[in-house]
Amino acid sequence: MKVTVIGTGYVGLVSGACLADVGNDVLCLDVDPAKVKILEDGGIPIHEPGLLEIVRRNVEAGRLSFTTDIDKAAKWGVIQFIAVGTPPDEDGSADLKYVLAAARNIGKHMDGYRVIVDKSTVPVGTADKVRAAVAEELANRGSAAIEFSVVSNPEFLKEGAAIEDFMRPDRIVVGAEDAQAIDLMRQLYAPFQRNHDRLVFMDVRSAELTKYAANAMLATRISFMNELANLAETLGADIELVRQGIGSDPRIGWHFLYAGCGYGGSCFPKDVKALIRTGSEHGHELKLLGAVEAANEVQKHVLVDKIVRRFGEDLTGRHFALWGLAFKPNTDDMRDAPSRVIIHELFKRGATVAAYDPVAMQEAERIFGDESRLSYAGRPKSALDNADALVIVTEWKEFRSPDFEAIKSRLKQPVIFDGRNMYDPALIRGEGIEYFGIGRV
Ligand SMILES: NC(=O)c1ccc[n+]([C@@H]2O[C@H](COP(=O)([O-])OP(=O)(O)OC[C@H]3O[C@@H](n4cnc5c(N)ncnc54)[C@H](O)[C@@H]3O)[C@@H](O)[C@H]2O)c1
Ligand SMILES: O=c1ccn([C@@H]2O[C@H](COP(=O)(O)OP(=O)(O)O[C@H]3O[C@H](CO)[C@@H](O)[C@H](O)[C@H]3O)[C@@H](O)[C@H]2O)c(=O)[nH]1
Repeated sequence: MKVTVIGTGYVGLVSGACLADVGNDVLCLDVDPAKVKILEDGGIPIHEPGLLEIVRRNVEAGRLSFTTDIDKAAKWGVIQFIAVGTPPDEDGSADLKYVLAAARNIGKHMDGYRVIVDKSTVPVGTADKVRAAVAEELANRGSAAIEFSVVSNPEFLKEGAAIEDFMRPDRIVVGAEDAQAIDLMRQLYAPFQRNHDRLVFMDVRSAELTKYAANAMLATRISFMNELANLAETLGADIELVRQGIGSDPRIGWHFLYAGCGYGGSCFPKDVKALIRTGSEHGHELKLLGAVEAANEVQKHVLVDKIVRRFGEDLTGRHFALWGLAFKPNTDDMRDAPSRVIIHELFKRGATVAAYDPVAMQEAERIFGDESRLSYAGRPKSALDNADALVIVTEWKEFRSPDFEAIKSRLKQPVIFDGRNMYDPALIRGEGIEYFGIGRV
């Protein structure tokens, strides 16, 4: 099948590459010529494990190509995926300007029947807006007779595991209301469900809401565990043991129960906000989600609160080693990353920071510019030199079993603030290191 994917970010590029990998002819469009240049030159503009190999393989096979040519893209695929960003607007709602611009471009240039698929995370009612925008563009050029369908197909992939998630999805949600679109979507996704049917068809509005429901539920679990962790600490209990004690109940399950220094990324924070906003626009105050968001704001400050309790409010002249800048392991993405809040809070109190991250340091340089209070270390160990303490923000695998001798000898005094509960407190204290985790005594 010929497929166009609009937007070559985390979702668009992964979707385009995986759809090409199962035999489709995919053209990816982006408005950012720099991104398209990187892709045309054989690279990828993001860090996502396994993606480069799939992109290269499919470019070589002639099934995947990239363009900035809107006309070519609209004329290419019978299926047109919209996978552009939907960042939060000032009031917390999802900003639809990129989605609607992409829709209008399709309407301006399409030359036959198209299934226009909203893959971006968009509020309920967006498909209607996309439909209206395309219809208006077609009418403007006297082509109102050209038919099209609008489908909602939200994406559930996680950064860092995006290829696995796309290739072996738990479910593929499709909101579609006409037979032709349903048939094409079923054909497109057939290669991804050879084991069993993973397609869940529903009406468009339910599909749009399903995406927000999933992210809001997962964010709720995390905030619940974070609040409980803070209580456990006061009570002298250990949240890690509590997690093990509840996760074995199949009604609760093991996933997304890790307490830490707050959830970040380009999805949970913005999607929780957007759902709250949708609720209030329709007269429904989503009280629970308001609390989820508030708890997360508190949690992003928990590590600095611990640092202040240990070293005092004035951190002038203090220097901290920080391991992990990305919002989670296996990505270079720092959108809404807890590390950004922590670094700013340390700066505010007069401290300096030496950071290490396996892949996100370039992104940090882009964000923090020539900030002199932030330096970067080539290795985890070299970040430690002359630091008052080590602060761990992202649970990269390479931090799991560190050289405790080096930590003791390179830090001014052996203190670790661990925002991801990576170590056994008893073991690490046995090494003679002062240790502060989340929700543990
Ligand atoms: N990142 C994730 O893990 C993830 C997972 C599921 C869903 N989502 C949702 O998917 C959407 C995309 O997220 P992302 O992280 O891939 O975003 P991103 O910012 O990485 O990529 C978006 C891309 O779209 C391009 N773009 C913007 N307007 C365009 C236009 N009119 N035509 C062509 N290209 C255009 C941008 O240049 C950019 O390259 C969002 O709605 C997000 O909430 C993201
Ligand atoms: O037990 C946990 C699990 C996660 N996190 C944090 O939660 C955030 C989000 O993590 P994760 O969900 O793994 O990453 P994303 O790539 O943001 O993926 C989420 O957001 C995507 C975009 O909507 C969805 O497609 C995915 O299904 C959904 O998991 C990160 O800061 C994690 O550190 C915790 O604090 N504790």
